[in-house]
Amino acid sequence: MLIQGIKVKIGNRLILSDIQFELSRGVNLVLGQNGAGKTTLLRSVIQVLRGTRQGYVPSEFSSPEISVEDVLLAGTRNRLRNYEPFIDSLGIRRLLGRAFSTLSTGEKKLVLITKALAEGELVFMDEPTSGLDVRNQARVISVISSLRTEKSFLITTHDLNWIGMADWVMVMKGGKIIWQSTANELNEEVLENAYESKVKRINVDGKNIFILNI
Ligand SMILES: Nc1ncnc2c1ncn2[C@@H]1O[C@H](COP(=O)(O)OP(=O)(O)OP(=O)(O)O)[C@@H](O)[C@H]1O
Repeated sequence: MLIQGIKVKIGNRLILSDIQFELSRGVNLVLGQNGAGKTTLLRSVIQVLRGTRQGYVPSEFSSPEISVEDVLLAGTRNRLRNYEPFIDSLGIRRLLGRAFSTLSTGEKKLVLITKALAEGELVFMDEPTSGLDVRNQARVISVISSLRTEKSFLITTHDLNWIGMADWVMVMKGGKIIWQSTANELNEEVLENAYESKVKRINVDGKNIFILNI
């Protein structure tokens, strides 16, 4: 699906411009410095594509005084069984009866990820694994990977580990997409330009892994 023509201006400042990219099946990763425009892009695409079956995990969220089960069902006509496949794979069954506001930050995030995965054909996730422990990061990445032929994911992250499992990557800087292609084609130069930091690529089991070269 071609996304184009998005422009966001706040006051006199152009926050997003020259946006054109293909939102493909699988994992579409959005990388870039703090303030590059990733969240604004995600929110703009959600608006442009309203009317489609969407799931959204924001990077920051409020904590309503309702149960976890009610958070899952909020805004839908779903039954709990619609969420079942993800409740176990993300390990949140033990949380279902709890008040959402009493969960830890990581637990809240897992609940919102469960909701988005079950509800969306297009799934937008803003830094989905930030604040998650290693096992839960692996759980989230593994579930998303298993859904890559069924759904389209648009995911922002600062975690370079995601590159190894992404299908497509776009890199933002100063409100523009400065590079986009398959994850396999991403190289150190692109990331060093994006982050203005030294980055090293290593190959592990045929996958490109990028690490900070400090
Ligand atoms: N309501 C607003 N008023 C003024 N500036 C804004 C507003 N919302 C966003 N911006 C600016 O737009 C730019 C892009 O913000 P955005 O949140 O999209 O960045 P980001 O790439 O998601 O950053 P981060 O990695 O820190 O989450 C930033 O410079 C931010 O300060």
